[in-house]
Amino acid sequence: MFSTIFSKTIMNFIFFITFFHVIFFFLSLNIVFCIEIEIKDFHPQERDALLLIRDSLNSSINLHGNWTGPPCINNLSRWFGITCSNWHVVHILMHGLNLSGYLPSNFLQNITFLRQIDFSNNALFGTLPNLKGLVFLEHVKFSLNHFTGSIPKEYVELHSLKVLELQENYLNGEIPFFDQTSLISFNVSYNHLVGKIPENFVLQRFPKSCFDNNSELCGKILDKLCPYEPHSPFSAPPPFAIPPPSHKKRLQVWIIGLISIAAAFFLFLMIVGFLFCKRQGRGNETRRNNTTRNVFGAWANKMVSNEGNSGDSQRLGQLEFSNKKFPVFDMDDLLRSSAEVLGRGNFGVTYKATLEIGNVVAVKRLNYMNELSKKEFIQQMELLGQMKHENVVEIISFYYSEDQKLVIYELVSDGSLFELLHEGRGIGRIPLDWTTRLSIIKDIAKGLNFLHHFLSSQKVPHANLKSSNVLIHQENQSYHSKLTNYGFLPLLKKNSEKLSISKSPEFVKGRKLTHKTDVYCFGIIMLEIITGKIPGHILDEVEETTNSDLSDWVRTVVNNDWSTDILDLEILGEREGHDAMLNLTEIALECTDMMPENRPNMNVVLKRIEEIEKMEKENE
Ligand SMILES: Nc1ncnc2c1ncn2[C@@H]1O[C@H](COP(=O)(O)OP(=O)(O)OP(=O)(O)O)[C@@H](O)[C@H]1O
Repeated sequence: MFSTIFSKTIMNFIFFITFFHVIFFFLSLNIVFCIEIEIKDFHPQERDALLLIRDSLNSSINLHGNWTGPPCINNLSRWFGITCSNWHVVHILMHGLNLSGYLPSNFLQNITFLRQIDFSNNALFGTLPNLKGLVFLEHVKFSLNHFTGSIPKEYVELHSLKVLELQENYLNGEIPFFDQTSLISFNVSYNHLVGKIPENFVLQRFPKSCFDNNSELCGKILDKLCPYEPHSPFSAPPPFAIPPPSHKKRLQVWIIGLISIAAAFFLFLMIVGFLFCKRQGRGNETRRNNTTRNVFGAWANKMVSNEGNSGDSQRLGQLEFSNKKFPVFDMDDLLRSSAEVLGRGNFGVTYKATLEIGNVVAVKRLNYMNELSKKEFIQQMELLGQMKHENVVEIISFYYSEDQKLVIYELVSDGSLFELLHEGRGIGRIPLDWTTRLSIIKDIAKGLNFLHHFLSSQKVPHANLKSSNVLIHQENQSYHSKLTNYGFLPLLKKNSEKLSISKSPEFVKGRKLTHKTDVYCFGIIMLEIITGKIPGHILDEVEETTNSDLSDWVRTVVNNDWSTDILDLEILGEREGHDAMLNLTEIALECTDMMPENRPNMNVVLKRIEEIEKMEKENE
């Protein structure tokens, strides 16, 4: 009996052991199999290529925090700007992220299945990256950066290429012979390209505007004859044949050679002497040429040389001053100043220029305004020059010529609201507290209310309100904000879609624009300040909604009673401010109503903000 029980127990024990072993075996197989799937399907070379970008660039979003782990999990990616298909990276979309630095030149070769690459509207330097062998590439966008060098010849071998956007860089050299019939969009305008535009069927399909504003491009498309091209020395016979010198004549040749060298040297001395006298006579022109070249780049050189050609020595002096208190300086002084690039926006590059007299100004070189007459430009600038308010950046002066338009602003020292809100997120950042955010919101409302009052006859007085157009000035540990880049709408015959009002519902639907369109943009900025999120970058986080707009996301969250979920983590901890934060959110949602007539006027908005601020102060 005992032995039967004993043997049964042993049997049971052996059975359980075997059972668990089998289960364990299958489990292990499964784990090994899963790991194998990961190892088999993961493409470390693609990850390495992306990490090269991450580690070489600075950005307004925290790429280091976000680009970790595998970039692709089958068709999904958790990495910002990356899209995957079947474990491969297929899109790298990094448009307008304030990326700065140099792109490594050969980093893309290992991303074999790449179809779209978009680095447009950043501050990237160096030469364009090598795209050799990327046979699936369809969209290539490197526009609005600081790229230099020529367009790589191998881009003509991208046989699937549909879109090539390289406009607004500093590219030079000739346009390669692009003949891909797949090309539907092509733009190389606003560079320093030279030579003849290849006259093939593909490139001739694109309008003149795609090639505009290049220093020395010529050809049929631009209606500009190319300079005479001399015959190649290899194809043309020499004008006369030179018989090989005989032994006897060698001495004569030597003598003639020596005389020629002496004559050339004499001629050289005369030219140097002449140039020296000319320089004495015309002041510091040489100095101006050199500094100009170093400071502002090719456009300034062109202005100087135009002046030289026209013989009109007043041309560079035509700066119109709207700020009578500011010391007067002329274009010549400006081009001689030491300058640096502050940034590049939708309308061109802004420079910081330190004049020799010691004053520092911001110079914005405007693009897209070439259709404008001198009268129209001056009229609008003179009007804008009268805008004097503590929350509006002052226009000191401006310059008009057919191909150059400059606005000279007061310099505001501490960067933009965009930088203050979004730069350096992550460990080590000093949080932007609620009191500061509230005072910034109030400053913007004050500035905008002022513009609405004094530019009341204009359709949309600011028209370009966004966080990069709110500049910050720090004084005694408090922040003051000023609005800039206002009043551009009447200056634009085309390209008004580059203004921030283009994101408003009425612009999108082609309806009438009014002061309420500015109110919409103001509402979006308020939400950006309260949530800490970049408008237009919401989609990745809320996959279930189809609308990427910040106000829609806030509306959804607030309607679901999770109101405090919208608050930026940096202010979430300030519980005593929650009421004010949510009251302001309510105002922001009214400002971003789809129907312009439902949005409040700016004077009402300002009053309500001031009341909220007053209540906050009383509660303290
Ligand atoms: N008056 C100024 N003083 C100091 N910094 C300025 C001034 N104006 C512009 N900047 C800096 O230069 C950067 C680029 O400005 P810019 O106006 O060219 O582009 P933006 O603000 O994106 O506007 P837009 O797209 O309307 O052209 C800004 O982010 C800001 O930091």
